[in-house]
Amino acid sequence: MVKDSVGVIVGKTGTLDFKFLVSESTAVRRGDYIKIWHETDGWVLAQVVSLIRSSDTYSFEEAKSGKKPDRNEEHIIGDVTVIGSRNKNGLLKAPAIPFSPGDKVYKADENLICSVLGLSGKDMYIGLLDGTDVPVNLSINSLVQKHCSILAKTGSGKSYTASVLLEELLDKKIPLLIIDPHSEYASLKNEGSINTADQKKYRVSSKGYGSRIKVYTPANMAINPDADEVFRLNGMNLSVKDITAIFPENSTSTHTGILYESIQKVRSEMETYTLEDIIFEVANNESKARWNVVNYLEEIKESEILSTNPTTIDELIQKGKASIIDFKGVTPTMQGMIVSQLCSSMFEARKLNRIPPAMLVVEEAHNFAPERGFSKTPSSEILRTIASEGRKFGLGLMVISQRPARIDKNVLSQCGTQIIMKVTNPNDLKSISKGLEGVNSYVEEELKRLPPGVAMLVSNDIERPILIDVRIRKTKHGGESVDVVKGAFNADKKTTYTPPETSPPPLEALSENTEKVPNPPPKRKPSRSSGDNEGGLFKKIFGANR
Ligand SMILES: Nc1ncnc2c1ncn2[C@@H]1O[C@H](COP(=O)(O)OP(=O)(O)OP(=O)(O)O)[C@@H](O)[C@H]1O
Repeated sequence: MVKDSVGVIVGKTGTLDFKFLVSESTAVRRGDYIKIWHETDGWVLAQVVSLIRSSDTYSFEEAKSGKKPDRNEEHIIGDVTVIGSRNKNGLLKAPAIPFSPGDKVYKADENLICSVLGLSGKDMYIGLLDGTDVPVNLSINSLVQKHCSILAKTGSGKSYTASVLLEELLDKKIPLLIIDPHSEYASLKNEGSINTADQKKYRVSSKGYGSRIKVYTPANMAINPDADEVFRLNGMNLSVKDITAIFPENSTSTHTGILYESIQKVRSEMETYTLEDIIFEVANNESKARWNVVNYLEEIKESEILSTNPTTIDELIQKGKASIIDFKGVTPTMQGMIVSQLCSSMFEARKLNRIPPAMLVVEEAHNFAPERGFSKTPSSEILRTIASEGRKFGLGLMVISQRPARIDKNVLSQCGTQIIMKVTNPNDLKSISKGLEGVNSYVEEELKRLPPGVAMLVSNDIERPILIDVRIRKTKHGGESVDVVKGAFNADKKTTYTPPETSPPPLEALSENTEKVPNPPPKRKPSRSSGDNEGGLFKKIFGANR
């Protein structure tokens, strides 16, 4: 066998696959990229999909008698799938004539791998082609405009990989809005500690993004002391539509009618009014169902989410900055409502070019854009709209989920880049392979076995799914699992236990037949100075300025 070659083609060959006799046991591994010189196409890239080792001379009798096989009699056969070569127009093509038995097989070089697979992006370095030193870069334009998903079972490295992407987007000054249900992304502020071996392998140095990251809490600073600021929606001059958008499942036609009458009355008396003014007027309404409405409005008031000093979308979306909406202590109902309001405002503001092109990152996306039939949430529709229309307006979407089968297919199918880590649930595997071109049963098998830190990248820009060894983070990783034993031990050591403040319980649907008599109606407040009653939900909820 010729030096430097890793084997020789044997047996029947095709244009899309062949077998080769491996020169020595450690010459190639499953998944390695190889090249073969083809008589008409020049160097052709191929990949080893499986390896079989056997011995023709070692018999069952010899095995039973305990005799050791002669290693020199063994041979390893590699099964290869042909990827192809680029023609002079840059198009990928597979050979039209089969390879010849006896042709030599070589390890593929970086240039051939990059040009054939289409790894020519330069913007975002996300890791190494698995088993090689070849860096894998994605194009920011493609990622932001054509959206991206990160899917994996829990604990497989979703938030780690998402943070790698977010670091790259922050380096390129793309504004980020991160929906963070589990307080995992504040760690982007802090510099990580990378050991020398990893620094050398991945060619990255540690870094923290400090003041470029701002964490907002829709609860309050007592519940979430690590947040930088509270997040509030605009509570001034609300219309019926604004209020029913806050908790749509609680509004019946009778409730809407009472609200409509009351708001009309408040408006005729005051130029600027708050939720308290509406509550006062509803309490004076003659309908029996008024107490249900008062109760519902009181619950909105107690949640503290509405304010006369709201957080504006212009403040959240700024060049080079990431705003994290940390949902610690916020009920699922309230989370869905906030995501819905935020996404609508972001989309509207992008349409009007009021904010720069940006990326919306939604962790636990199956909760905010659930597949029909699983659950209902107010954010579903706007996320579907952003997925299908966001690219026209430079609004990118990154969806992250551990339950691909439970995400709205209309959202998932719009993601041009999919990063998938270990998935074992059969329904999730099925939904991934159904939704992606180029994902077959071989790929499904591969996904079940992916080691931590290795992801499959499927992208419009890359010819076929590839495995990447995700690079080390520049920042410190958050979201580590809680050490249960250590946690219990530490809890034992505490002499007193102060329960954390909890957020209000989810609103139960108000029945029109059940009379709930809440606190007495509030005292009427004096009229306030003149304000802007126009401008629709977007302007009202977020206001033009703080
Ligand atoms: N590319 C990587 N390099 C090094 N360590 C990694 C990598 N990816 C993940 N890990 C490690 O694996 C563990 C789980 O990762 P991560 O927290 O991202 O999982 P997850 O899928 O987001 O989990 P969950 O669903 O519970 O939030 C972490 O401790 C992290 O340090």
